[in-house]
Amino acid sequence: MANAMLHQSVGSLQLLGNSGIHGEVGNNSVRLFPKGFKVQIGFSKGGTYSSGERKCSIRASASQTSVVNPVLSPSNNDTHESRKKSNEAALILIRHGESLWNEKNLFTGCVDVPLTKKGVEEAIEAGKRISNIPVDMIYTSALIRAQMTAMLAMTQHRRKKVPIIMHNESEQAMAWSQIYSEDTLKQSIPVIAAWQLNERMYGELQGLNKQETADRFGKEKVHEWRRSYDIPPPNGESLEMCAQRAVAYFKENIEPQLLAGKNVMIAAHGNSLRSIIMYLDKLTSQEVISLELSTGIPMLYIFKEGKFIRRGSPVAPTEAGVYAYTRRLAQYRQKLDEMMSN
Ligand SMILES: O=C(O)[C@@H](CO)OP(=O)(O)O
Repeated sequence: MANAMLHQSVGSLQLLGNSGIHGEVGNNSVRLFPKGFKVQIGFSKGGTYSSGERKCSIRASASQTSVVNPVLSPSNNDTHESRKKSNEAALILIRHGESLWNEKNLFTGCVDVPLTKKGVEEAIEAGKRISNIPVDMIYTSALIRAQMTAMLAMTQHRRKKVPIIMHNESEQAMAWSQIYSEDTLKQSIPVIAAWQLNERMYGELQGLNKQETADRFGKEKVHEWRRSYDIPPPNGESLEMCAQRAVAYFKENIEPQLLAGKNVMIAAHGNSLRSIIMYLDKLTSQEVISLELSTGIPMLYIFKEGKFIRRGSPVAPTEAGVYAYTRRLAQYRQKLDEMMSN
């Protein structure tokens, strides 16, 4: 098969290449934080706050300080320890639904454009496909099209937990978004918005029509800007540059959650996700050229024993389709069925 072109399609993910597809409580308040955050909550005059990517703390008076890791388990019966032992977690990747600039065929990059009506429908459809798959944490880019997609998709989830956007940008934002009920907390999913998952910055192409740009600079040149690994568009990011932030964020922040047994959904963009898939599937810079992602189609991976196993795109909530449930996913689904019938 050395030079033979193998064309495989797994849901929305298509790869054309010669090696195929590889395959937080104080003062009775509760904060929602992913594991990995060190959270000390409580209030005392002059309390200090420091925020980093993964560590946030509010120093409280000694009597009020407590440290909690309230992030949510996929099922109430399933303890954190047992999940750690089972060493398996689901990872769902979704490229946002169609945006108003996708519709107009404009280079978008980091311009913050909302979804079209079709994009809204795609996101809802994506949500149906993953409605039986556990989601404990959601990561999105800082851009509205990815956030809309994640939120709309979650309206379809059978578990009916509420996705809640974390506001850790300031002490006040954190304090004003506290949750004061542990029960409510258990029915919530933290949503973390990270600029590192944004679309690649398209430089001087942002806002230009893709067809007109190809007519002007030549199809090959524009294809090179759009799909090559290391050639950046004028004053923009190459996929390699985009990977340097997106994959680094994934490794630093998301992988530890998966390792701890948390099921994660990432709603992001064509190129930030291409760079992450390149890492997950160990694609070469040559292979990633042919990797195309459709809007609004979820892709499922299982993280097990330190490896990412691609299961394809769930075709429907009730059909195994191109992927098969793992035993753990089947059990989760069975629990949902039981909950619904009660
Ligand atoms: O315009 C963009 O930001 C992206 C995704 O729509 O374009 P491309 O298809 O070149 O990756």
